[in-house]
Amino acid sequence: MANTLNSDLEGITVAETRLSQINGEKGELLIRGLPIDELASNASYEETVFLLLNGRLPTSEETDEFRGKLASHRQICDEVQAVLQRAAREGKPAMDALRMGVAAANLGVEEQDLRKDIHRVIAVFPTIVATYWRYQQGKEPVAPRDDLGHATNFLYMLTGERPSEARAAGLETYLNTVVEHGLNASTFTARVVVSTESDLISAATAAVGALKGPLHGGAPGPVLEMLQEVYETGDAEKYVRETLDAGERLMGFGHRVYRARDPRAAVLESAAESFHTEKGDGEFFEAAQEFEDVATDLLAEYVPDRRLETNVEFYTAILLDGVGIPKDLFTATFAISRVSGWMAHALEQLDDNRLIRPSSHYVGETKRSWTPVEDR
Ligand SMILES: CC(=O)SCCNC(=O)CCNC(=O)[C@H](O)C(C)(C)COP(=O)(O)OP(=O)(O)OC[C@H]1O[C@@H](n2cnc3c(N)ncnc32)[C@H](O)[C@@H]1OP(=O)(O)O
Ligand SMILES: O=C([O-])CC(=O)C(=O)O
Repeated sequence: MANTLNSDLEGITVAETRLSQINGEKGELLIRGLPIDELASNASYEETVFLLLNGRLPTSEETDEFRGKLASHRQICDEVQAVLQRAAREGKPAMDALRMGVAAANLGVEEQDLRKDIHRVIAVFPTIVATYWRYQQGKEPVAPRDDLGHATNFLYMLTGERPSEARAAGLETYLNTVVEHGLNASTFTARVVVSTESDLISAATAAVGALKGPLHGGAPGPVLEMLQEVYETGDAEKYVRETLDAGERLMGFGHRVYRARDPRAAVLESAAESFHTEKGDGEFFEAAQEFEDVATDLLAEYVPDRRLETNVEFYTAILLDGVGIPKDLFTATFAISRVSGWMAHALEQLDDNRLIRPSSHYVGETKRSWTPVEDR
């Protein structure tokens, strides 16, 4: 078989999936056949995850049962709390704390069935993030409540107060929007891990590490900083030109697959708009929309060979800021959603598993002989 070098795997198909379909040219995304805008604005997060895992929407009884199952796995043990407390004390970033917490999430758990940890893995993510955050703020953690939905409970654990319905709905829209996106870097990582017949906690831990980087899930914090800076100076063009002249990338723009505006941007833009209008800082939101126009025009001027449009992270920053998620938790909040996509892919991989093991092309020294240490 001819062997070509594809160091970034762009355009290489390595799996069949029934979970999501992306049309990069048209800018369309279907989750289990449902357009992302319909799903994101109508479903609860539990319904979305049920759909991902089972391929159909749940009945209301099934949603209640699924919500209960997730809620029953929310607790983390004292040892995990201690790790998170230490991570917060040492000023470790939220994604490092999440990685440590997830890695330890099977402490005290007896079952070892590869597929049984799925509810626990999904359920503990919000608890880990909120516990770390409380410690980081010098406060005691707030125990999860099993009578609240996934999104509401996360906001509750962050503040100790039940959030308004509007905030919970905004977060739910966000969680639904980013839950799954084909073979992105973190999902691919999870599939590689389970392809070795390792376990789901290991897959989730590795995927957290892959999501952390700014070329993937780490972009929305810098997007918010950029927008705040430009809001103060009022000069978007200057900011964008200076960034691009310095050879830097503009966060929240460009995508490996989309050659059109990311369809999730529209979903998050409209959810963010209602928040900012309600909060009375509609001006900030409008400035962000203007920034987007300036940025896409200038990206076309600077990088004419590649269509660089707004990606999901741009309005993520504005929506999460609106619903009151601290900037330092943006990427961890992404992980709280995406873990369900990772788990759905892990199960898909295990359904018809073969070890994922690509090749490398050796370009090093040719055969050498051992040199004794005194002759080197
Ligand atoms: C959930 C997510 O993961 S969405 C992505 C979140 N990340 C970001 O927003 C970070 C900014 N964006 C980027 O870095 C990129 O667009 C990526 C990583 C998302 C995708 O990049 P790739 O598919 O690898 O594109 P690639 O790196 O080949 O870029 C092609 C050209 O466009 C340029 N380019 C791509 N994105 C940007 C950007 N945001 N700003 C400026 N230039 C860009 C590159 O510099 C390159 O130009 P060159 O050939 O002159 O060097
Ligand atoms: O698909 C990708 O490469 C990145 C992305 O947008 C996502 O993971 O949501």
